[in-house]
Amino acid sequence: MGFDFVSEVAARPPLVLGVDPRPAWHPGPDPLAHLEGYATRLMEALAADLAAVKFQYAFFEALGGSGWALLERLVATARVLGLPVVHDAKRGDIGTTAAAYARATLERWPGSALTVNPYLGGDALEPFFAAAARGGGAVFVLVKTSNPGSADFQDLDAGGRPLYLRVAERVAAWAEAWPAEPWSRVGAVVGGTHPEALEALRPVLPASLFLVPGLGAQGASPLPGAGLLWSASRSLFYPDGRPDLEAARRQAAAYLRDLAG
Ligand SMILES: O=C(O)c1cc(=O)[nH]c(=O)n1[C@@H]1O[C@H](COP(=O)(O)O)[C@@H](O)[C@H]1O
Repeated sequence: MGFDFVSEVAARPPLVLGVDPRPAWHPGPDPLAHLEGYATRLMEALAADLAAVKFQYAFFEALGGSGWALLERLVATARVLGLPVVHDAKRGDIGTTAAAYARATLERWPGSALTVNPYLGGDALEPFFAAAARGGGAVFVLVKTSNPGSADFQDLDAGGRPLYLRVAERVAAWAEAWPAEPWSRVGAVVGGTHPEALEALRPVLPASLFLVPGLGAQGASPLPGAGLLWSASRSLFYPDGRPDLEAARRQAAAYLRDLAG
């Protein structure tokens, strides 16, 4: 097999660059062109410092056709730079539609990863796992999200344990069913804003990579740990609220110092 997401990210520093573009924050007569140049130079500058680049689909979709085209070009640029890609699209639907979502992401870009929503259950996720296994990719299942409202459903009592721990138990079974080296193809999304959940979930999910968003703008602090991929979007892509290559470089170095323990 060619490029393998799991073995590649495991061998890289534990920091994920989140690309959630805001064209209004870019100067000049053509903000999208500025954004593309900035994102390209930033990925080049940070290539050796990153586990992966995570593209948040909604920010591109909101820009219409030019946003989709930009997403395609930036994913291709990341891959030319050798950077693993996470499609942050949080997909989930009945199996036939899930298979189409998988074709649009994991199959179009072998060796990449996708975030998925487990609310529809196991049969709705199988097409993603199968596509990831065929293409050397990975799937990150939402387990405990970073936002305050994650408590509304994810913390509900489900037979003496919060629902998110029940979800994690199913994720552990899927992780065992879809092995890879040195981690499973099935990972979990756990918000860095919930350090207690991170700690509680590691023994439940011993084989899974954790994608850990919330660093910086949402107030999470970096904590070192095996298999934790800490992700920052605004605070790394737009340090100080604007595109700034040098400030982003400094911020990445600071995060990596903290993550080294
Ligand atoms: O799956 C995600 O990436 C994700 C899960 C989660 O629980 N919380 C969360 O913030 N995210 C994403 O992580 C990014 C966080 O952005 P910043 O707060 O700007 O770093 C956004 O792209 C969110 O969509």
